[in-house]
Amino acid sequence: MKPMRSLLKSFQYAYEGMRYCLITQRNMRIHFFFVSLVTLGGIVFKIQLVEWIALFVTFSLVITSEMFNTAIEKTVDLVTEEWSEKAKIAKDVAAGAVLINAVVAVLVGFLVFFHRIVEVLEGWIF
Ligand SMILES: Nc1ncnc2c1ncn2[C@@H]1O[C@H](COP(=O)(O)OP(=O)(O)OP(=O)(O)O)[C@@H](O)[C@H]1O
Repeated sequence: MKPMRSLLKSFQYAYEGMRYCLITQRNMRIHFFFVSLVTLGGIVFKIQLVEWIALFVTFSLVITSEMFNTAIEKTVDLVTEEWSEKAKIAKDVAAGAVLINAVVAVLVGFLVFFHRIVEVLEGWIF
């Protein structure tokens, strides 16, 4: 295959992987909902460059860990669909990684937006 065509093919496979996760994984749709909401919040509150960077890094961590989680689930199911202690460990560890990133994302969102939301609320009340 020519290098350019092979590069385009690899983008197409990557797109198919992302599309698969978005269509089949409910958690991925929830992540994208919050990514959209937080992005809108960032625009409305005109957050600083460093805050955008923090948010984009956390978006990426949550979404990519969810994708790795899906890949691990599928790989485990390929090996066995029977109950197995090792299968359970592999899936639980992958799910744990997503949870850690999601909790950190909530903390980052809190640090970026909490004081701004409080300021708006104070403006309304007083
Ligand atoms: N073959 C197995 N052997 C033992 N436990 C398993 C097995 N498959 C799944 N489990 C257990 O069920 C949990 C959910 O696994 P499943 O493959 O159904 O993922 P899921 O419900 O699609 O998860 P997610 O919400 O992350 O997409 C795992 O974390 C694990 O504890």
